[in-house]
Amino acid sequence: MKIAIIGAGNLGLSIAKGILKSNGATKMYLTKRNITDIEHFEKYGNVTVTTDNKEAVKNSDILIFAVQPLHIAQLLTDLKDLLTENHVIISTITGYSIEKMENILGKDHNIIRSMPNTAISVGKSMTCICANGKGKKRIELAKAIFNRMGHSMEIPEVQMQAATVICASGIAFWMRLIRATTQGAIQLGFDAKEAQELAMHTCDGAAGLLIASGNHPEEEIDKVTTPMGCTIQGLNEMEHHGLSSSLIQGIVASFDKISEFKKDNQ
Ligand SMILES: NC(=O)C1=CN([C@@H]2O[C@H](COP(=O)(O)OP(=O)(O)OC[C@H]3O[C@@H](n4cnc5c(N)ncnc54)[C@H](O)[C@@H]3O)[C@@H](O)[C@H]2O)C=CC1
Ligand SMILES: O=C(O)[C@@H]1CCC=N1
Repeated sequence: MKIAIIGAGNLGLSIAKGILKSNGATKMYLTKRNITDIEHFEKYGNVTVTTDNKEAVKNSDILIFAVQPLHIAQLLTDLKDLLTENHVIISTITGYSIEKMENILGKDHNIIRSMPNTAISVGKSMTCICANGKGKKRIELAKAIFNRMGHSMEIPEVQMQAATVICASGIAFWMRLIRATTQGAIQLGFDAKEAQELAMHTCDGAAGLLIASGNHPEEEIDKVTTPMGCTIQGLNEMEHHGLSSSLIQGIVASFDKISEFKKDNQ
């Protein structure tokens, strides 16, 4: 499998690391406007780093676009003549619809929208995907690519904006919760390194419990909250200060922000 990542920035490089870790490509191109800080990726024999998007497109079967939303229209216009019906075109661009891509490229291309997150670099991404009419035949291939680097779910395109908030921005939301827990642990006497270790492995354990059991979080909470105990005391105090409510409001604010820049980009 020959994969090009067009726009090897924060997400693009995370995908590149995930692909390398999972031996997911026989050949990989990484492109960026200024490549000085990613040239070291060429130490992996099968990676070519270049500023030349056209070279990358010509030599690859799977094209993963990971530029910022403002740059995608021009980029697709520039590459249009090189894109064939055999390419699998995977976009990670927030708020950029399949319809917009088809308006530039036409309907005869395999177009897949994906929403991975930066945990793809360690093989732990939750990735949502959907496809245009032609791309539906390639969606299993796309799923296979992303399943090597975590977990994927096919969703209707209309849910892509919500998936962006929950799964992609979600990494930042969970990081902040882990950091806050770490700060609490330091206040209770652990040094910073130990505090983070306790917070992240407890977080990993909580997610692992739900993934393995399929249980609802409250079922697991009930097993922890001893009557009149310290857990329910802490949880209720957090809720008095709006823990769930502030998370939900933040999620909705993030969703609304995408709607705003979709309008600006029309
Ligand atoms: N950062 C994240 O966690 C996630 C980002 N996304 C989406 O992925 C896209 C990329 O986001 P980031 O990686 O955060 O942005 P970024 O700014 O870190 O990376 C974009 C890269 O594209 C390069 N670029 C710009 N124009 C180019 C061109 N014509 N040819 C080749 N490279 C070009 C830039 O030099 C930059 O390195 C965005 O559309 C974003 O909405 C989606 C999910 C998660
Ligand atoms: O913050 C952003 O706009 C991008 C999309 C999701 C994660 N990063």
